[in-house]
Amino acid sequence: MTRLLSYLRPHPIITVMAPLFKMLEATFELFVPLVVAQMIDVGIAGNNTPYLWRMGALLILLGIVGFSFSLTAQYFAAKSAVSAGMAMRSDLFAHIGTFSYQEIDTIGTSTLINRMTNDVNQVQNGINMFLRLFLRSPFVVLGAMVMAFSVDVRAALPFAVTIPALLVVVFAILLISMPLYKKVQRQLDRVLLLTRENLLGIRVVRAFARQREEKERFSREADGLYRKQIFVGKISALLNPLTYVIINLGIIAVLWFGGRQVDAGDLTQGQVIALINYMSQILTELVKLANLIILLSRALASLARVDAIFDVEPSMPDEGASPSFSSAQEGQPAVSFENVGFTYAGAREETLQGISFSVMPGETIGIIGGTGSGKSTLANLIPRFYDCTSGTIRLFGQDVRSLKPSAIRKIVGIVPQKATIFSGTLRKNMQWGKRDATDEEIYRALDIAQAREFVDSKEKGLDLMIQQGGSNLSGGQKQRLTIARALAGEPDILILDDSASALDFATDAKLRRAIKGSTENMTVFIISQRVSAIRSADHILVLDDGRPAGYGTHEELFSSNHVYQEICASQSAGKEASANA
Ligand SMILES: Nc1ncnc2c1ncn2[C@@H]1O[C@H](COP(=O)(O)OP(=O)(O)OP(=O)(O)O)[C@@H](O)[C@H]1O
Repeated sequence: MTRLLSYLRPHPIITVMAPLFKMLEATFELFVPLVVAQMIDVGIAGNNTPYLWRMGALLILLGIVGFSFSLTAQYFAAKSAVSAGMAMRSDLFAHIGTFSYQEIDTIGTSTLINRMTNDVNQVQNGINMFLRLFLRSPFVVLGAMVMAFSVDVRAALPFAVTIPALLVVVFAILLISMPLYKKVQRQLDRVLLLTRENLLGIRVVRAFARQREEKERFSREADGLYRKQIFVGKISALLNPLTYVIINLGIIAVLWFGGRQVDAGDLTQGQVIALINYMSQILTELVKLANLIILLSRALASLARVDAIFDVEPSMPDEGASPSFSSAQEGQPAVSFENVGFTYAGAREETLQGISFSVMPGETIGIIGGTGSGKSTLANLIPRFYDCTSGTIRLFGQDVRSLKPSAIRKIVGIVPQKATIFSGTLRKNMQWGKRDATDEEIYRALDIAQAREFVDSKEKGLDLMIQQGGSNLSGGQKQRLTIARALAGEPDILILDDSASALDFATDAKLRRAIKGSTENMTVFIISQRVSAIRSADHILVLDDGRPAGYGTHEELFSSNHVYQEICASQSAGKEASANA
């Protein structure tokens, strides 16, 4: 709540103006029944047409003024809500940007997207309706009661019974429906999660011809949402008939007692009509109030969920020193692992254990191992996407934990296994590596990454528009662009995490030769399952189920390391198989 107030504080005037104008509108509304009463008692009873015209004009004036106050209030409420929503969304986005992989793994991308979109929208709607109604509705209910009693205390006595009865019904329905609305919200979350997963994986769904199963899974969740919504809708729908029965009984009572007072000459017909109008106003406002409370309960639940994300402290704040290279000149390795171990949050076993090696600046190291042996995990420890849970990792002799993550990422270029490209021009994508990279620098990077030819074949060259997720590029083209993007930043350490898997053998070999030939002092990590990709590296680390199973050159390992020999054997057998096919 304190956080929400901090988002409303920068716009105090518009935030206060909204309820203020709504109160003014309500005040004008409260006078309408009195004007109508006068029209009946003076205008109609006295057959005074000019008076009726005057009062009619006054009614229209009250309507116009009330309407303009209402519009002004809605403008201010919307402006305040949208400004607060925008600020909250931007802050949340920036806060999520500070999370390490660990927090993102734990919370989940879908949940984060839901918080940023659906939940912030709910909070925004809640603020909007709250500013419009939180003063107005109670004010009209109380005001209408006071006005009714000021018309005639005895005739207004049915109000004293009707209003509490109405309140009991409205709040009983609220009490029953609010937890159900929370269930609806949770079910909606599930439907959104499923939708997102399916849309992102639509090609896989089709490739495995899983459309029918996925459709059924979605129908089940959507049906659950439908049933819950219908159930809570039925309960909420009781609100209108029940409140109308009570209010109509109230009106009958007013007519009954009022009629007798009219006969006795204690009350005028206009006053009875005014009382009935006040009764209707109270009903309308109580129903609005009930809807406001439902909306607010949803908005508060969303606010709590957004708050929970804000409360997550980044486990790796962007603090510390920037890597310094002075020590590198004294013969320090570019990267060294000293008995490194790593366990994912919530995992029972270590994914990496006892990893030690060191690479000098300008050297190339190949990391090979079977699926799930921990190669990507090892790669992710170098730029501090995660911190190792035991041992020490040093960059140019400095413990990575003492270095600022953002500064490390300036000297470490990583090409992840999954090639991710963003919508926008090709040039803009390349400038992710270096903000002010010139076309010449970009072309040099594209040359090394073996992507120049395909970029030149595109009519627009660097101005080629890349569609969302790089959908207008092939897998191999995306991979080469992601390599070029990392190279454009001229990193001191380049990590290629299985990033040539979609390239044919010849292009892969050309790429490695180009990297070796054009990046003299760059320390290169080549992570691959293919022996051909790493065999010419200065060092090769063999991983087996997260443990080091061998370290040396290709020749050393090939002659004495049985895990490496097995990998080589399985791959040459594969080649033979394909050659025989
Ligand atoms: N974010 C994560 N949270 C928990 N466990 C994970 C996470 N990422 C990977 N793992 C687990 O860590 C182990 C090593 O995974 P990793 O991706 O490092 O292997 P890899 O050698 O790169 O595999 P591949 O060659 O298939 O890409 C696997 O058992 C995997 O299930």
